[in-house]
Amino acid sequence: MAAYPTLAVLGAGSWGTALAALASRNGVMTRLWGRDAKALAAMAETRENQRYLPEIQLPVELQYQGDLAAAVRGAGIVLLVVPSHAFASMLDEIAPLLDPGTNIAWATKGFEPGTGRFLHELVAEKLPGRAAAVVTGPSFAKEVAMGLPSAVTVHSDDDAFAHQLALMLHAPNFRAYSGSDVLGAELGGAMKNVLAVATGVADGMNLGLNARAGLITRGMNEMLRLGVALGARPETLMGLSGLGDLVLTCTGDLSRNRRLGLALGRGVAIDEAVRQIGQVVESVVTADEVARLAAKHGLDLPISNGVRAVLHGEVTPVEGLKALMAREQKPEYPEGLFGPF
Ligand SMILES: NC(=O)C1=CN([C@@H]2O[C@H](COP(=O)(O)OP(=O)(O)OC[C@H]3O[C@@H](n4cnc5c(N)ncnc54)[C@H](OP(=O)(O)O)[C@@H]3O)[C@@H](O)[C@H]2O)C=CC1
Ligand SMILES: O=C(CO)COP(=O)(O)O
Repeated sequence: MAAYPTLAVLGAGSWGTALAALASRNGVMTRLWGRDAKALAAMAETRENQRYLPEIQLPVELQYQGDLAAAVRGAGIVLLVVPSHAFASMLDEIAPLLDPGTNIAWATKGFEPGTGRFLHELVAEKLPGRAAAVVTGPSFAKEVAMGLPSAVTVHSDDDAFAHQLALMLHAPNFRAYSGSDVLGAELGGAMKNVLAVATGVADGMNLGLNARAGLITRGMNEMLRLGVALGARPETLMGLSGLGDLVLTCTGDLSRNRRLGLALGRGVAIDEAVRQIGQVVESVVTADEVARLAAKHGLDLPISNGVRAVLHGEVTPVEGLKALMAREQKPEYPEGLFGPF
């Protein structure tokens, strides 16, 4: 078996735990760090993450480390899987603790709240000179942890690093592809969370399957338009990290973002809906950042903006739908499929 570098996974929620278990089962020496020492101790004892991945048996080889410095010390790769709102501060915390040769990866989906900066921009600013990769694609943590077949993609400017990390995750029931379009891969993973709220709202209002398909397709159009304006490659957006994750999250009830939309569509207040979900719902912050990026590039993204307005309580789901349906008739692709938009 190839000798893999030690992997430190930071973030012991559902996705961090599932990825750490996957790598560990693959023979990668893996440490899982979380900020809740008690929860980590319970995981070590029961080999189960009772809060975030109940009833999944974690591999015996997986190590749990509550001390951040010890978790990253000697690790060849640090994989961040904390929510996007904690991403920048996590980078600041690990910066003085890392060995010189440690490379950085992340499976977080979103932007820096308040600035719309991409996570790879934060990594380049705060941890310069290190190979960096994003792990993304259609992958519900629970299904991956159960060993159900899944496919993701790992993008990096450093081909060798993307390939190495993909190999460390690749498993009989887990296909990890690789690529070099970090921005495109990040954009798809972030934007699909906002669009999942839109289809959730429509389904919560019982608008039917036509509405759902229309929203997914026109949502894909918004992803392509913003992505191409930002320099993403269209094929990345049409791949696992874009279309793949969009379809999953817009149709699968395991999605927290879709479930937020379902609740809003049924008339539940946003705070109550988020409370009931009890886990990270990235769209709540990402919707603002998508709107910020769209405005910066002079783009009108009606579905994404409608979601943002509903999340802020500026319009009700009914008013949001009315506004979408009242838009003027126009060609489906006035500028061709891949722009210029
Ligand atoms: N779940 C999934 O299927 C997938 C999730 N992702 C992405 O992974 C990221 C993490 O999501 P996920 O694991 O699902 O989230 P969960 O809600 O399952 O868990 C969140 C985890 O983050 C921890 N956390 C919260 N704030 C901080 C902080 N400031 N510093 C350190 N840790 C913190 C929580 O700790 P505590 O319990 O102490 O609050 C908890 O362990 C998100 O960006 C999500 O979009 C991507 C693909 C699949
Ligand atoms: O990103 C995910 C699947 O790929 C998880 O989606 P949610 O965050 O909506 O649950």
